[in-house]
Amino acid sequence: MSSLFAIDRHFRSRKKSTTNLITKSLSFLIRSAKTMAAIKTDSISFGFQKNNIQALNNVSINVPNGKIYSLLGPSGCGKTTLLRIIIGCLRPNSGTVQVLGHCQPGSQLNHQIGYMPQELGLNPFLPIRETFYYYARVNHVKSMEYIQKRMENYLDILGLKDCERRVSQLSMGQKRLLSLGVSLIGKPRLLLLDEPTVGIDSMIRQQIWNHLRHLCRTEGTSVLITTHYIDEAKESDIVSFLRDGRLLAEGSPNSLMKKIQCQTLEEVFFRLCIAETIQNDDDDDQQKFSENKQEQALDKIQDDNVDQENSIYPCSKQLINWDHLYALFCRDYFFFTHNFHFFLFYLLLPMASLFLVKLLLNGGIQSIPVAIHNAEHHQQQNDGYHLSELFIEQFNTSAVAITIFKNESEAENSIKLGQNLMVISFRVNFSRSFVDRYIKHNFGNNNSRDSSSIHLYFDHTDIPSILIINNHLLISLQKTIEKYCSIHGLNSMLFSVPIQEKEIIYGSHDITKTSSLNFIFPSILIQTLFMINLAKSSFELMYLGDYGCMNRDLIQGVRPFELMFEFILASCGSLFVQICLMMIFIFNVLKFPLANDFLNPFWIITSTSIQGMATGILLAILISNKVTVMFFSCGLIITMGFTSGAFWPIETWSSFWQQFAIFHPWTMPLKSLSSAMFRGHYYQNHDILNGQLVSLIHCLILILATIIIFHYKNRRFQ
Ligand SMILES: Nc1ncnc2c1ncn2[C@@H]1O[C@H](COP(=O)(O)OP(=O)(O)OP(=O)(O)O)[C@@H](O)[C@H]1O
Repeated sequence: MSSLFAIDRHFRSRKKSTTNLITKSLSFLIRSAKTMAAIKTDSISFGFQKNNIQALNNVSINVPNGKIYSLLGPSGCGKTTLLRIIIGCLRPNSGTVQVLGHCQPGSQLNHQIGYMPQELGLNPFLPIRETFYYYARVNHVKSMEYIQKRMENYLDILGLKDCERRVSQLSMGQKRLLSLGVSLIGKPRLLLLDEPTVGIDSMIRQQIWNHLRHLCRTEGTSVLITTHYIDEAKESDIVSFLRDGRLLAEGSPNSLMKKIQCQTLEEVFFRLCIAETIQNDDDDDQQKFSENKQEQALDKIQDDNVDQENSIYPCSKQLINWDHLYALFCRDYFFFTHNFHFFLFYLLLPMASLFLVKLLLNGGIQSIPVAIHNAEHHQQQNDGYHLSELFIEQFNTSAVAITIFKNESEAENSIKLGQNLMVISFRVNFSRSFVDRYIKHNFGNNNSRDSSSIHLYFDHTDIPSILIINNHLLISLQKTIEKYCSIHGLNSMLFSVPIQEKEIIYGSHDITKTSSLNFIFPSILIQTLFMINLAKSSFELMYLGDYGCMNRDLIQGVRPFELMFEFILASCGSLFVQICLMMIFIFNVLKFPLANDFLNPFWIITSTSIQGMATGILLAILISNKVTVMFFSCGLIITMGFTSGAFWPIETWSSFWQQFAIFHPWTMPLKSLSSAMFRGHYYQNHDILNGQLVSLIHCLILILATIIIFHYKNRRFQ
């Protein structure tokens, strides 16, 4: 097959040779068809600002109704750019476009257009059948019978046999065929096909052309095809040649060959390239375009009548089109039913992480490493009881892992080696000195004061563990003295500290028990769900964007608002199922503490999960690079965790920073959730109410921001 790219390259390697005949004939060639125009562009210019490339330069084409129009040109000449302008994805810098009689291409019109983009734009996880159903519905085709018949017809023509196969399991050529098939399913008035036949074998290619001709004849469909293969363009009614963003010629294949006096279209293009170079060199373009302008002015008179006629096609103005919404929901449903394992993973992930947390924390605080040196261990004691041993007996619970050292300096060294967090040391004669000092009130000298005390060495770098051991140490000491008093018939009140623990209003008495770790459950719950929903929504949106599905939806007439509205609703649906299952699992199976009903925790968990979902959407909309989104999400979640009081209670912060905590999306909800779980508070308690309000406000702000930003970024599709 001849390639224009090859001709163009070949030509560029040659120097110009003057041919006046060709230069003159150009003026004849650029003319519009004298029939109704399906597409009419007038002197369109477009440049990409990013790389300063002028993709199109004064391009005027005229695609008549019910005809096949081939736009030919080598790679990078601007074919796709022109198509994207026609479909409304790009706005030209200058010039005008009329599509089916409308001056502004966009979603109000695009359901009458079948568009096959170069990058396919198909959801790889959907099977062939569901892909057809989805695009039929987007194009307002509702009759299942019709869809089924048309789909079978196309599958036949396109040679796609098994319609249960997923898009991702098709070869590149088959994917292109499917993409072509779905662009035809909605019975479009206008077909825009961007290189539909690349990678497709010649027999099927011929069938495709036959079918396109059949559509033009029987349904009056207008077709605009871009290609760089010349031989297939002979089958079209009109061809035009584009080179470096300039239109070289436009006309029927035969008329072009006749005018340029060539046998083939390849030769026409070759000669046109030569002529264009000469024109450029002679700075003669002005004349060519002025001749064009005269012809276009003539066409304009005819097309003004066409505009009126075509404007009878209604433009849906309602905010939400139910067909689109239904199609989008169906697509999500198809995706869900065919990829249930993804959904299962999403449902089970928070349960699995919370199960792991429960497993790790189940026994409460355990095995904090403590060194003990007891110098009176081998000493003879008159009454047989060493106070130090009584203490060790009380102190030795599962909360600590005790190592006995014979030497105090060795025990101290074990802290420096990172083996222990605390050393408890008893000197020789500890029990005797203690009794002398506290029972006989014989205060003695410095030595006896030293030996009657318990000596402690600390590693204060692990504050939570040290606080727990300290507390445990005091309680054990109290118990030791009580035991000693009961053995010796003494009144234990003699030694008690004048502090009375009246009542533990919330929580448990012993802070080494399981319940003491419950305070971290709310933060783990909120962080896990926020993170999972952020990841799900951002990756879902990014993959839709990556495969071009979102662009194709928008081009096909789905409005940005509809797309985002459905996405948020569908995500909320799956989030709701996830939270319900998770709550049943953690409160009924894992027995997480819950002081009253499900409702309060449910609202707080749901609103923070929605925050995660909306944040994910925002990141995916604002940042185009997947890796950047991933890094940004990780950074955001970690920073939010640090600054929310999830790791360390905000009561320990300076009062200056505490003032800002109210604005943090997690801080108040965290307090609210722990109040609901551990204190059994209801809405009348201000901590619950504040948390709910803060969370709700953040949710609303984020959702509104996602809808507005997405709408703004895609406003060209309105
Ligand atoms: N998003 C973009 N940003 C910057 N430049 C672009 C962009 N898209 C296309 N271009 C440039 O605009 C010019 C025209 O590109 P276009 O995709 O329209 O060519 P094409 O004729 O469709 O090529 P092909 O046949 O290979 O698809 C090229 O030089 C291309 O590099």
